[in-house]
This record gives sequence, structure tokens and C-alpha cells, in this order.
Amino acid sequence: MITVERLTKKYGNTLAVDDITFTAAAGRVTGFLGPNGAGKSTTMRIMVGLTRATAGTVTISGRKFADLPNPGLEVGVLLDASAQHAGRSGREILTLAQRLMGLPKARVEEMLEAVSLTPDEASRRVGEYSLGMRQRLGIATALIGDPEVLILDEPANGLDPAGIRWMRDLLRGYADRGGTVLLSSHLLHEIEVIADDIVMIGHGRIVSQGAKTELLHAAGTLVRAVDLARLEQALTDWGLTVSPTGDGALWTDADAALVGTVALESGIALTELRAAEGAGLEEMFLELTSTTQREGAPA
Ligand SMILES: Nc1ncnc2c1ncn2[C@@H]1O[C@H](COP(=O)(O)OP(=O)(O)OP(=O)(O)O)[C@@H](O)[C@H]1O
Repeated sequence: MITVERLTKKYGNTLAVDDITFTAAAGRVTGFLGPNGAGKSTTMRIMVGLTRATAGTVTISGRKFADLPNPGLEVGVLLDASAQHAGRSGREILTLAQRLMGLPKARVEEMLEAVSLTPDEASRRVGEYSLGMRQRLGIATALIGDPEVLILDEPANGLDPAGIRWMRDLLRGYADRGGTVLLSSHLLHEIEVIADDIVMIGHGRIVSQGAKTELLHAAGTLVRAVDLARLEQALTDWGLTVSPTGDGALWTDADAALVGTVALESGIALTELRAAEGAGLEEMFLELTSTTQREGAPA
């Protein structure tokens, strides 16, 4: 389990992380979702002792990262897959990790196999790896110590669709065996398909968090009408948040019963009315993150 309490990080005048509190629970995949510059990487770097917090605390399985005697056995980390030594082979990088953590030699070949790097690929210099191969190697390095907690910053970057599917299954299996997975992404869909819990961050602040199923349930309503412009006006007049989805529908934060009532009262015939679910989560994500703009920050 990862516990983040009232965490704040300032870089000069930039408030990169602004008083955030959340937990990532054991046995669950927690998606850390936010647009570019939201503060995800900064939060993760603080978690693993690479950046010092301005205020607040992070604990991993109840302890601070700095107090873990052999951190690789407790928490697997993948922050920047390109940060590996370009002149070493994948096998050498894994062997270094294996020695550093005092693990059996056989673990290296086991991990290469687990992330589907062939013996030939494992012998090549990392400088010649594609981004997807680096991500696989990074995941192997994170997993080699069989830790209880995984912290992965944008792990799907550079993976092809088959690679993304592979990673999803791997992380699902890991969480199902009781592990804690925290993974970040700026892509809603990536998080939506894999996460059990979602923490949404925008401009350093948490804008929404909870179980994915609950967030989907609360993700508003999609509605279509013959006269869409009139419907939009009617919903807006009722004080509801409304935005066109771009494919001839409107999204609103209200539930379907209220939208139906507004339409009836206004004499507007609807052609579709349903829970927005995935599409709604996206609208919610855009709405929530756009209303937490820092002063002067670009939209
Ligand atoms: N070392 C640093 N010095 C100064 N400002 C920084 C530093 N690192 C991050 N920032 C700022 O902190 C804010 C949060 O950045 P961060 O990298 O944590 O966001 P992110 O959510 O991981 O974004 P992305 O999805 O683009 O990786 C940004 O405004 C960024 O410019």
C-alpha cells in the first residue's frame, strides 16, 4: 500500500503538487491520471526519494522510502525507461540489479523471459533498443526483486497494442496476487481499461478519486435531441454543466432522470438518453482539469 498525505512540492513559484492525499491499495491497480504537467511525475519521484517534498509525507507499506533497507525488494520503480545506461546490454542492467539486491542469478533469465526480451535482444546495447524494448526492460528491472508495490510512470509509452495488452495482463495478475500497482498516464483510455481505482490530478491538485466503477457511474449523461441547440440552452438555464461531444450529442453532469425532466418541461423531444460512462469520464476529466487552472497557466 502507498499512502500519500498532504503532499506539496514547490519549484520556486511553481506549485507542482498542491496538498494531495490519496492511497493506492494492495490488490488493486490505481491509475494516476492527469494531463501533461499535472504533477504525476513529481509525486512519483517524491515517493521513491528522488525529489524532496516541500511538505507532507509518503509511505510505502507503512515506511518512508529512505527507511527501506533494500528498497528493490519492497518497491519496483519505472520512472524513465530511457534513463538506462545506453552502453550496457539489457542482460547487464538486469544482472546489476540482481547483484545489488542479493538475488539468485537465475532471476535475470527469468525476468527476460517474463518481459519477452529474446536472448539476442538481451545481449544488445540498450542504446539500440526501441522505446518499447526499454519499457520491457524497465518493467523487468522493477519486478526482479519481487516487490509488493509497483510505481510506474507512463509504462505504456512506446508499447505497441500487443505490448499494451501484455502489460495490462501482467499488472492485472500482479495486483490479483495482492500487489499494489500505481501507474500514471495522461491518456484516459489507458487508465480506464486497467485501473480499479482512479486518482485524477490537474495542476497539482486532486480533482477526483475513487473506484473506477463509481466514477463511471457518476460520469454524467449523454443525450441527443432533434433540436440540440434548444436542449443545450434548456439544460444550461437549469444551471447544469453541458458540453457538446463533437458527434452530435451533449454531455451533462446531471443524471438521466433530471435531463429527461428538463426536456419534458421544455417540450423538447429526445432521441437518446443514457449514462455516459467512458465518454462521460473523458468529459469529466476535461472539465475537472480545466477548472483547476493555476492563475496564469496556459489552458
Ligand atoms: N525540476 C523541476 N524544476 C522546476 N519545475 C519542475 C521540475 N519538475 C517539474 N516541474 C514543474 O512541475 C509541474 C509538474 O510537472 P510533472 O512532471 O510532475 O507533471 P506530469 O503530470 O508528470 O506531466 P507529464 O504527463 O507531462 O509527464 C510542471 O509545471 C513542471 O514544469
